[in-house]
Amino acid sequence: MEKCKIKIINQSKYSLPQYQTQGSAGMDLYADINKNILLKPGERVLIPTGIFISMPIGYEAQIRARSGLSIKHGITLINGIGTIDSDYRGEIKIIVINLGQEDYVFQPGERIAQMVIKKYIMAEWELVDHLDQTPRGVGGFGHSGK
Ligand SMILES: O=c1ccn([C@H]2C[C@H](O)[C@@H](COP(=O)(O)OP(=O)(O)OP(=O)(O)O)O2)c(=O)[nH]1
Ligand SMILES: [Mg+2]
Repeated sequence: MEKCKIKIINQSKYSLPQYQTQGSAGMDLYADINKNILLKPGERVLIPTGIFISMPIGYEAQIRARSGLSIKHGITLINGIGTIDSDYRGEIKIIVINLGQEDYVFQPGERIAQMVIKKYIMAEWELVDHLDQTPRGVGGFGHSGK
């Protein structure tokens, strides 16, 4: 794909977002903070990453939690998966919540989340009165059993 552009304002203390292994889908994002941030259980905070990006039209970036932080400390993203639009030019920030039972301290430069670049399709609507029939019909929310 065409290269994505990136601008970094984090005093170059941290490197470009990195894929940690050849096969990693996500690249880790760093907390661009100059002092520790303490998050008590149940609290949420917006953490800056120091990066601004520009992707070709048709691509989005998804911000996802890191499983290690989630299982060990209950740290996750309150918005589920963060959506970074291709036309967004602001700083990427991470909305984290502490769902654990203990305080968690974010340190400067810590890897707080990961970012996956994805293609998306822009849908067009066709307004109709009736939708086609399917075997599932209106069944959902577990109607097929456990
Ligand atoms: O975890 C996130 C989610 C979003 N954003 C930025 C990039 C995204 O393009 C913009 C808007 O996000 P979203 O559409 O999810 O939020 P909104 O509440 O709908 O805001 P807006 O009205 O600006 O679209 O905020 C982040 O930096 N981190
Ligand atoms: Mg929006």
